Amino acid sequence: MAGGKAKKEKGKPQQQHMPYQGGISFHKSKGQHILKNPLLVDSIVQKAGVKSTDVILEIGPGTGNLTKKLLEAGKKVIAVEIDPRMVLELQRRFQGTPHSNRLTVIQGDVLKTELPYFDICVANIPYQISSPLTFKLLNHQPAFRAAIIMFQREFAMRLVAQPGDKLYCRLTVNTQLHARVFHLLKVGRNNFRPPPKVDSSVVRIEPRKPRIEVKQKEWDGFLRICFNRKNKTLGSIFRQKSMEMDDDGDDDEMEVEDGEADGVQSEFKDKVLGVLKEGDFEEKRSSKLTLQEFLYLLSLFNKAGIHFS
Ligand SMILES: C[S@@+](CC[C@H](N)C(=O)[O-])C[C@H]1O[C@@H](n2cnc3c(N)ncnc32)[C@H](O)[C@@H]1O
Repeated sequence: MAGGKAKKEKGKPQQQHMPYQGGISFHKSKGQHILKNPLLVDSIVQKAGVKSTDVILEIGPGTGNLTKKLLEAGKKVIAVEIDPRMVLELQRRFQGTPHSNRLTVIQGDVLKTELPYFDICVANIPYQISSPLTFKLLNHQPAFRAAIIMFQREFAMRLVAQPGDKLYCRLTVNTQLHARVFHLLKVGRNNFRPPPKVDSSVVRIEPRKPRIEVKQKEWDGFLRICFNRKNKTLGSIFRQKSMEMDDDGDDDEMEVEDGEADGVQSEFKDKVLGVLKEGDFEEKRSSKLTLQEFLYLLSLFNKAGIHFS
């Protein structure tokens, strides 16, 4: 039975770092570190603020320790699990219980699965999919109320970082463009079986409503340049970028609008620096810029006919 104690298989030597639960060996390649502390599971569900009317999305339910509590708290759980052995274990665990008709298990890679409607997402995920999964959730429509997710501690701290923090980076700004993010809980590695090499944190991601609309490709190109050297001044970064354009006119990240070709390259640098001066950004550094400042600077560039792709 899933959720039971680890047991050795008779006659077979147990492989190192491969504990068993419900007869299942855990695969590190699939990020299989299951939650073994029931108090922690309770605390996550309680902090998630699940309502009895909620449709809950769980990613990577594993053997179902979190799933069980989510079924008790919400109306319905839709769980996406890549490992067919875990899917079977889940079905076995909940079959014949009062919860069974409120659980839907989708077998597959969550990154390749079209997500159904859900009110709230609660998950202890495999850390290797943290970044693509976060962006998949942030782009999901209609927007859900919140996602409460266990991440590797450092990744979590990047998500919640503020301007001036050491971990403030492109991921921070890209995430906070679409959501407000809060740190909920620090989780030590010994709460998992097998314990991962890193500590973890649970964060709460609340999509912004309404969304802040940007041209995504342009926004990405712009932030890439800004965070190229996040501790240098924007003046120095963009002076360098404009020089690259002067050199070969073939910069694929920063462009002037049509009608401004030959002979304009030399003016381009002045134009870029003019924008930085106008907004008082020349001496500022990306590591300390707020989301609103990034949005404002991009709007000034666009107004001056400068685009990023
Ligand atoms: C960290 S374990 C969490 C297990 C369980 N939720 C718990 O807390 O005890 C991650 C789970 O995600 C599953 N998984 C790994 N990659 C996945 C993917 N791309 N899509 C869906 N599930 C995945 C693993 O098989 C594993 O069951």
